[in-house]
Amino acid sequence: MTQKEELVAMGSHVLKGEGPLRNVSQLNVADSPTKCSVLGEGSGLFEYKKNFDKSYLQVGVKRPFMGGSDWSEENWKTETDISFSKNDTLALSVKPFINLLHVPGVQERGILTRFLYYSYTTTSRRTNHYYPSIPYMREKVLSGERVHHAIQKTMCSTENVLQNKHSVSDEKFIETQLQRKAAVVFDEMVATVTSKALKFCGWLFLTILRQLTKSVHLHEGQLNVLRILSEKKIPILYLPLHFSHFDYILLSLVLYHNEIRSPFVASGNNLLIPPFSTIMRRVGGFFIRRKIDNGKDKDFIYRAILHDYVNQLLKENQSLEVFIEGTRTRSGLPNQPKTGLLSVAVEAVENGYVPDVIVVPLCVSYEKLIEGNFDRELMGYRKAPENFFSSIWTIAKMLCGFYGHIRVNFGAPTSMKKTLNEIRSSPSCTFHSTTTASLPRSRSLYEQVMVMEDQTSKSCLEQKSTSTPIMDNASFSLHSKALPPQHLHKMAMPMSSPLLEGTSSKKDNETRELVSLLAERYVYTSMKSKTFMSTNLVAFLLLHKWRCGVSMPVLVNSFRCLITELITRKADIGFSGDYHEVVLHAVYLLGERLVTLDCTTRCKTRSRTSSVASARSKHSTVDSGYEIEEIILMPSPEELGPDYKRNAPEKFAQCSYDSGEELSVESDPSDTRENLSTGLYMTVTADDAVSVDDELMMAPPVKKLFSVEEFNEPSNRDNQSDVCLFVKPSLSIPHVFELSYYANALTPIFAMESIAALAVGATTGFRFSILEKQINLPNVGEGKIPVDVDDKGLQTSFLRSALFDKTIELVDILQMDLILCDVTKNLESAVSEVIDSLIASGVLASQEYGISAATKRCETARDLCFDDDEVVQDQWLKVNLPSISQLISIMSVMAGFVEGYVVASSQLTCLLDEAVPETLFKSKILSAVQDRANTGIAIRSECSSSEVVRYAVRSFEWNGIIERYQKDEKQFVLSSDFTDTESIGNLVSRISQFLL
Ligand SMILES: O=P(O)(O)OC[C@H](O)CO
Repeated sequence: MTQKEELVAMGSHVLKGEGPLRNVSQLNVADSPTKCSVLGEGSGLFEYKKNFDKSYLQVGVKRPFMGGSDWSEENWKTETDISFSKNDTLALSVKPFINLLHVPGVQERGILTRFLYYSYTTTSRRTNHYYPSIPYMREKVLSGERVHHAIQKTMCSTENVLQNKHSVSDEKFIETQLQRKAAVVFDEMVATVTSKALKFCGWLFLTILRQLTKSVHLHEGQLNVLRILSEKKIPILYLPLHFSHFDYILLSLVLYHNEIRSPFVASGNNLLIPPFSTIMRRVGGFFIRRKIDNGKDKDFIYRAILHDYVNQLLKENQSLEVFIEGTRTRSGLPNQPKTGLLSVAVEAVENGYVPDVIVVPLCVSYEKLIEGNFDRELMGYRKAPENFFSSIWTIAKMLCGFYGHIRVNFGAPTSMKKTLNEIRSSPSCTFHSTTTASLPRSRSLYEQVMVMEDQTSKSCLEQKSTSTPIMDNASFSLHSKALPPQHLHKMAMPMSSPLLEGTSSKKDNETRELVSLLAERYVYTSMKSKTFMSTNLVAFLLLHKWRCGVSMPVLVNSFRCLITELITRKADIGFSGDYHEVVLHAVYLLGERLVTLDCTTRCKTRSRTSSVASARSKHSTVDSGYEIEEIILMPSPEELGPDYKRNAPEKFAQCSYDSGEELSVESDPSDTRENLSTGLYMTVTADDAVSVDDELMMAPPVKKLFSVEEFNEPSNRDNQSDVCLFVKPSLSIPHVFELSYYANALTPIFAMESIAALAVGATTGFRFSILEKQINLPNVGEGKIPVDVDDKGLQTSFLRSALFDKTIELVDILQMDLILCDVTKNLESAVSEVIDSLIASGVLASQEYGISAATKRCETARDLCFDDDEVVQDQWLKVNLPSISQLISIMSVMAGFVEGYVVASSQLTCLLDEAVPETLFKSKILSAVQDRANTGIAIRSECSSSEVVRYAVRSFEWNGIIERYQKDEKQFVLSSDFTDTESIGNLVSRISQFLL
């Protein structure tokens, strides 16, 4: 079979709604050890790797060597004397990836071969690592000081309740009861690791994953380092981002099959479902309550046992796995970190119980989420609690799916001691620094610590709730002279992560905040070890660049450019191979619920019923063809949105595939296959090939797209049978939530740029989406800028300082959702860098007369307490109008959030007269945003998810617009500065200025 024939077969196979052919899947993985037909018979791993790198060399960028996280030597060198030779990592460059599921030999061997191979490999793994037994741990924990104190403390509070009306024998009785309770709590919590359970699960999950996925890719260099570390007498703390229940299964599986010590896994007690929990317990899963305390009463005993158990595991040099976010992400963005268990490790290091803890950030990346989706929860329904039957049902559903490829990527191990010191001594966020005064505009979280340093948690909360809100009527600008605490940033909630002890002395508060910073750092580094999968890229492009659909060749081109962009930013991708096939594969995995695939062609046949999902049929046995069904008139530019004109022809033909009917296509099936093949490569060419102005992706010129009418002109085509696939995202709720979930994997990468781009709109006061439509109107002519644009209000030039301020303003609104930069980095310098990068990419142009022509006495200078006379250099900037579509694409990344926040802020009026319970308040906002989505008013329907609402409410609270107080249930009230509709109206318009 020739390469072309294979592609034809592959394309038609995918279009029929079937899974990709084996060779398609093999092509689009990070590294496939199996033979790959497109690369030629017998292509091995080395050959594959060689070809894989080639594609990047073409564009002058290379994949990150150790897999998308900072693996520079100084990073993973610990304060202990553990170091690695270059051979442990670099020498493996020739063969970096291994597929955990790979069975050596011919890929097509049957189930029996796989069964035997997996059984053999599983049983032959070494499992002689030391794991402490449950009786040993019971003895250590229950007889420990901390538990004893906790029992005494609980007795005191019980005495208070009983008002001291009990005798010594009663006391003894209560103490015995509490000791029993402690034993019960311990038994419910603890785990051990047995080799039998490890072997059983090692075999079972290898077999299951082989059925569900094509591969589980690992980096051999990373594993080598972990293997060496696990041999040392030092505890390892794995901190994965949490996407799926398969995260902990995969980590234990990967470590087991690489003979690395298995970790003890902190699991929520919602998973305490026999018999699953029994097995989990024997492979290291220990169960912790999701809510430690019972109502207002602190459960001292539980806290003490959990603390001592974790502490003891660290002392025993065991590995721990903690999901620092506490729950799986529903939006695809990392959740705010929880610090409870991390604080135990910090305490162990700080108090010298252990010499150090090695922290390994990691991220398991899925092409398709095995759980399905979170649509119900994103629509606002409560999560149904897990039970035995629901688990069986979930497993059964899961077994029916196909989930593409998985990549388990480890970040560089770091010494916790070293990181703590780094955070403490960082110039921009120094815990005990005297230099903070010189950095007054830093909004790093650490500054927040400084503001709060002399306050107890309670007084801090009081201050926050009564302070001037960020968005008041008079001035929304953040040029406040003294930086109030609410202007400071960010992820960690003010007092939300108590140490397990729950104490609140000054030192404890200090430690609490230090742990918050550390947790944020770890989420940030875990985020960096995220590998971007094909579905992430396709969903991102469809949502942020081609919302109205795009032809396959243009999508592939954008895809290629996005890969280049990601790799330039040192991010890693989890696939390789021919991009057409990769994109097609991603479209297949996303499914017709999220993405529709149509076919544009010039073949004229009889009319048929529309079938948008042309890939729907699974019953076809022959290639029965594609045919023009109807001509669809182009909607008005307003209906189309900003992205349409560039991509889609004015009129296009929808083509249906229907195997159930006899076709009247005047061609035989082989012609159709030819059509499909050429369609994939879009052979139509024109001398005046237009450039797609997606400079974000640095796109090279693409071939011209034709309308159906143009296409039917013989002069416009080389080949009668040209055909083109047209890909379109589903933007209705809840489907768009799932698409957004996949797209959000890339959001952290582009978030800061997007915020700055939205701030450009606010600074110039111009809606660039409208301008783009204006540019694209037929009477204006494609690509021509209307001459009167400037007169009509586009203020093309603006000061850099103005853009800076607007960017900071939006950062303050949105920063609760995202980690925009590392905790040790000054947020202001991050904003400055991002403005520079917009200039460097050509989206913004620096005026010819450049820096200093626009010098002014900057308000910033006053904020910085500089002399009044001091003049700060400024810079004139302007929007580079030919790059307007690139600007809009960048804006689009965060535009949905802004829209959600605008609607949420308009709902604040319901708090004008009375306090509203938190759940009711959120559901009011949710129904407002979802009504807009359902009636088509919403510009970006993805803004109507419960997660965006949650983020918005948290931002309002953090920024002092609303206050929370606890009555019987949590309630919200407006802060004293928001007492009328006018002030709320001002707030709404303040956020609206950033709308795309
Ligand atoms: O995402 P959740 O809230 O279902 O929790 C998942 C955790 O793995 C449970 O421990």
